Amino acid sequence: MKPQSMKPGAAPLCVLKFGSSVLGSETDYDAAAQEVFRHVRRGEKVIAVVSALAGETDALLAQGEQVGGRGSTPHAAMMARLARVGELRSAALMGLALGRIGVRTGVLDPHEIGLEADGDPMDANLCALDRHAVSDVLHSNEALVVPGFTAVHARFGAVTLGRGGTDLTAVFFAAQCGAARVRLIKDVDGVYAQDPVENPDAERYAELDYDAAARVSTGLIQPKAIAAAKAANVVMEVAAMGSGDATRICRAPARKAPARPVRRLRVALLGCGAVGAGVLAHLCSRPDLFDINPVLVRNTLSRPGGGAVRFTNDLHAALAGEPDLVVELMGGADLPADIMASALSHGRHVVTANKAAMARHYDRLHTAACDGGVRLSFSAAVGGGTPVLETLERLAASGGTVRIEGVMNGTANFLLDRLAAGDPFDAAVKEAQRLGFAEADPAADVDGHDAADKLSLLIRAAFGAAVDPAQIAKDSLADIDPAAVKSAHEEGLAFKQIGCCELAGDGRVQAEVRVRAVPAHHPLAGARNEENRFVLTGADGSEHALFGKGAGRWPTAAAVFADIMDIHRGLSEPDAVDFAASVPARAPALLRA
Ligand SMILES: NC(=O)c1ccc[n+]([C@@H]2O[C@H](COP(=O)([O-])OP(=O)(O)OC[C@H]3O[C@@H](n4cnc5c(N)ncnc54)[C@H](O)[C@@H]3O)[C@@H](O)[C@H]2O)c1
Ligand SMILES: N[C@@H](CCO)C(=O)O
Repeated sequence: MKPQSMKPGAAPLCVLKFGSSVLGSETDYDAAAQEVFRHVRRGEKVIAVVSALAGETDALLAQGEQVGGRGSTPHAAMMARLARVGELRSAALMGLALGRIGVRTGVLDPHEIGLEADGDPMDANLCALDRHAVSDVLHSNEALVVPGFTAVHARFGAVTLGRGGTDLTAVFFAAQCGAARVRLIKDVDGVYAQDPVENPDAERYAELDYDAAARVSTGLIQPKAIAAAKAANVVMEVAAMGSGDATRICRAPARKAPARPVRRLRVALLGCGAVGAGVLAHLCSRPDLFDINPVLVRNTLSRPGGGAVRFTNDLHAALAGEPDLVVELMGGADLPADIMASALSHGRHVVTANKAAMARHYDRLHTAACDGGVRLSFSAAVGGGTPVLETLERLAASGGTVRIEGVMNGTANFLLDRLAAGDPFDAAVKEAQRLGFAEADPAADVDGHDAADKLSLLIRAAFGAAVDPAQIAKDSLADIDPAAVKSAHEEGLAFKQIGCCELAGDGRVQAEVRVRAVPAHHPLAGARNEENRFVLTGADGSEHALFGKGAGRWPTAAAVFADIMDIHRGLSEPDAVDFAASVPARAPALLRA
């Protein structure tokens, strides 16, 4: 394989491989999607290469032998067709999981990207890839999902790459597409001198060279994949899901990693509604990392008892036991701000999705975070699952941003879409509430207050300026004639609630939230339902478009949980060798100077 460079836009490319050891059942695609999202919000494009669900390939092979017995080449070619089915299915499931959290994703089978192999149909070797097809998909998506282990073959049609062949697929894509990294996500946090299941005291490697890796990683990494990585000089990382650390396999002498006890964080979760329930599900999926305090709800009677999670309507009980981290998802402005300020000043890290509290109490919360020496993260407060604050932070390191325009309220966009389809306004509002998009008082969405809060936070992030959201001019959807929205749609126009802010030459900031009709070719016109879109203009005139789901349980919970995991990694793996240095490693956060 000859390494070649392919740049899908300016974004660094990362190849992640999800093996059967981390895809035990359908529920594991959530965590895998979360792992992809973690890289996407760092501004990376991701190629996710997936194995079949655990046990599926064995079941398929057993099924094949039951029907066809054992045989030689024609039989092997038929068995290869059967064996790859698990990976094809897995790729589609991964695409669905990413779609649920709003990561724009293409899923392609080998014949759609010219992924070719030669040799034995059950143990073939990869030889070609249509890099332009890959590049096209990554141009209009954040992620591409491909099935590992299988490829097309000039003679046999479809073949497989031998056991563990998904590792080979991942290395091949990294080599062919010039990826910055290929990360094999396993059920262990790296390569150990011995299988840690057999020897719990075995030492983990921080780095080791390809030949040593081939010797010690039998059963963990496909030997053909290590050989291919060595030939193409691709650095492989072997890591656990959610971990920052990894064993790096490269041209370096073997080096052992220091022992790292797993750090468990005590989490206080305040609010368990549309977003909180999603975050709680994520927290419960990692009992190895989190202890959860009784969760604050208004009404404990409506909560099921007897499970591992306890609920309380007493704030003191929810905050008891000196939690490391407070996750505020109650909504409102002043009360949550008071709670967060107190938690921060007492040294508790805080994660919130609350733009109303953040926009109105930004300086107080910032000061409290500095006083407490802790982190305040609020990625989900703007854009839901769209990593717009992270992108602004990255752009700040390369000249900054001078203008932001966006559809930044999912409910308003959903309502305008429904009006365009001829639905009555009140019914559309009820539907947005049912879907978990709307604020507790949907007037915040309808009248532009929520978008103004978000603009205020964007202005802080982009221009470092304080603008009171109350001072931002806003149009209300309630003043728009529904018939005008429908007839505009019939004429090819789209009504949008658009938030815009701009840094003028004299340093003044202009900001407004307007509802207006835009032509179909306008970059924001295509936002559908609860989608958010942003166009960021850099100081050098460059434009950066961002897309994502701006509201709803799973996209928002993904952003909140990503902030939580960043804090966990920061505390438990402060010295981890994590990611390319060029990619900022933290979510928008206020840190002690
Ligand atoms: N829903 C979304 O799509 C979305 C997206 C981004 C950000 N947000 C923000 O996330 C936060 C939560 O939103 P949500 O949609 O989950 O709201 P929600 O109304 O569905 O959930 C809030 C929960 O907190 C509880 N709660 C509120 N005050 C409480 C109190 N004093 N004591 C006990 N429980 C209390 C409520 O009963 C409710 O169950 C809000 O700040 C919202 O603006 C929501
Ligand atoms: N109500 C908000 C939630 C996401 O911030 C919206 O619809 O955009």
